Amino acid sequence: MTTRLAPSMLGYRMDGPEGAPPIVLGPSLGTSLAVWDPQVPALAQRHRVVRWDLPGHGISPAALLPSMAPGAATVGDLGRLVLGLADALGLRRFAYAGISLGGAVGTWLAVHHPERLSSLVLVCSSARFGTPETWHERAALVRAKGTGPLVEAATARWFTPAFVRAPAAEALAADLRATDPEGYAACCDALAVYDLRDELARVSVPALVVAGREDPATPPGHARELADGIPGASLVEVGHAAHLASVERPGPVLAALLAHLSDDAAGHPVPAAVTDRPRDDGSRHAEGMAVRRAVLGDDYVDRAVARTTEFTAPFQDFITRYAWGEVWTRPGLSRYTRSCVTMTALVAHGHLDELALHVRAALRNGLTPADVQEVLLQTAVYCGVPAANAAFAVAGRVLHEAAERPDAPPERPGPQ
Ligand SMILES: O=C(O)CC1=CCC(=O)O1
Repeated sequence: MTTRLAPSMLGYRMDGPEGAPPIVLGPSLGTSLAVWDPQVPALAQRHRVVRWDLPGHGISPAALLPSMAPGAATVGDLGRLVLGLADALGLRRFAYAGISLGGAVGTWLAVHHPERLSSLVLVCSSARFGTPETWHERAALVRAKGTGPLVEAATARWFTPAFVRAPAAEALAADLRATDPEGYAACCDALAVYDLRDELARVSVPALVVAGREDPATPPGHARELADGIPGASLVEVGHAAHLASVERPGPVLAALLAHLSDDAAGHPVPAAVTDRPRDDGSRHAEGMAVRRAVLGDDYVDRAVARTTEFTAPFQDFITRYAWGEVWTRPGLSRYTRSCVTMTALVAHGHLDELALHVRAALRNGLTPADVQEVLLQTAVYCGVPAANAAFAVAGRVLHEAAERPDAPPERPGPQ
């Protein structure tokens, strides 16, 4: 649930098991914490995930900043709001990942409060975003006319032309339209005076920098400047992606993020609370059902449950408790990776109905159609060309349907 702890605090949402290592996720200008939706299901398997909304964005009111006067806000103000939220949630030290302005907040935290961060991920961010004049002009425009006039140009910076009309892109455009102009303008003011280029060497936590290769707002050169300036930082460039690379290409960004977090966690074992919880059949079934719903969708699971007969009930219980409650819930692999493995196994055994179901599930788990294509190409090598040929036909149909009707349930409920 998205909520606020007090009138003076940022809106936030928390997912994942209590006691798991915390990660705080920061959004970009003009978006809400929903910008992280594609990555959260996988991250929340082994992290306590806290996402926050910028002032005036999502559910955070604009007036959280110390001053709303034009030109007054700074990225430091935003960083202090994040620390206030972390304190209130009892997070003393946390991993931090931020997109664009959210990344600038992370860089500021790493420079000024290194004791609070365990690692840092900067997605399509920069040590300095353009010139102060352009931000002051944008702030003045928004204060005068609201965010409506920005939407077309913003979405053209956020997404490549191939993605700009996708449902996820339209949803973020709606978030921008709904953003409070005063909050948006204050964030522009903060960006105008933000410049940490000379401070990057002070970042001491393990850092990963991710760039969208076609990002016109913070082109890959900005990412290289961050990665060159931060000692030991890694750099990942994602193709076919603009400024919101984590939305357009959720899979590669998630994979880079998980690899960085697991490197960081080496030597910091996941608490027993997350891996080896003693559980009875009832809690396995309940947790399994929650994951089954998240992966296969409520509509599909509702229909499967409604079709259960006395004859099929023991099998339904078995798969919910065992396949979903025992295995899909394990933190050792992300749901993204589990989807790759599952589709491969289904192709190998020619289970094409189940494959259709799991292609749609794969989209929910953060794979893009391009990722599904790669998995099926790989199966052509290891499962055989005829098996992959049949799989391409099924997956092509499902991906076409998903593009036309993103919320439609899979056609044919099978046993899962
Ligand atoms: O709106 C833009 O131009 C892109 C951007 C800069 C900072 C941010 O968060 O988004």
